[in-house]
Amino acid sequence: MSLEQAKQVAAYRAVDEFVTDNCIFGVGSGSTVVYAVQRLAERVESENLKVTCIPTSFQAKQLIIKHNLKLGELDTNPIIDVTIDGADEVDSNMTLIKGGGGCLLQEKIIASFSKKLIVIADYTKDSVKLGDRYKKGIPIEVIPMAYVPIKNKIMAMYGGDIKLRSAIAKAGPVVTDNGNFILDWVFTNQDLDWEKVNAAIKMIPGVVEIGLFVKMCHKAYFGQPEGNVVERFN
Ligand SMILES: O=C[C@H](O)[C@H](O)[C@H](O)COP(=O)(O)O
Repeated sequence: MSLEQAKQVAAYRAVDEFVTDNCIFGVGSGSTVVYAVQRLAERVESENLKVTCIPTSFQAKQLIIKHNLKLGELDTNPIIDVTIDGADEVDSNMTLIKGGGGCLLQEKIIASFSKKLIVIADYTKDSVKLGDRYKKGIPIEVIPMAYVPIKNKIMAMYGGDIKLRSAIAKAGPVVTDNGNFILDWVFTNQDLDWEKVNAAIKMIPGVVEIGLFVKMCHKAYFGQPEGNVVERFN
């Protein structure tokens, strides 16, 4: 079974278990979420479900529109029943690294106002410690004018190496959906207290959000090479 099929089985399982009629549904971002929205659209059509979808990114909004699903916003739906989102890595405590695709700020906002955050991923994202498998580091969204001092400060606090994320089809840095830059912090100490790190980095002026999701994930589904799905609860 391919990696794409592993993503698909995890996404389908999560949508089947957590999406109910009349729910307010947070739509995550990334390549795995594409399958979740596909499955949601099938169920809305076949079961005539009423589901309001709240996007976590430009990409998520486009997916909702493409599948003719009902688009909502936080102003009118401030409490979300369930959000299904991907992750770059999930450790044994269900701490997540997110933002590999540049979407983390809106994802964290939506997750924090959701009753449940469900993660869908293929088996390569399932780790014991953060950094075991995902080697690109923790994404940190920052205000552009402050990226250099923020980078220096985080390296002085915790070590490791930090790079400003460069765009691929554009000269210069990646600019997020919110007009900010992304720093990728490749940490060397895998035994840090991620809850403390999350809080301390967020306190640095100019840091908008960090792609560490601590104690937020309710359940994770990992699609396996054999086609089955491994589930993990918090
Ligand atoms: O910035 C992107 C998001 O945090 C994604 O949810 C995360 O990178 C996982 O994406 P994928 O499902 O493509 O591996």
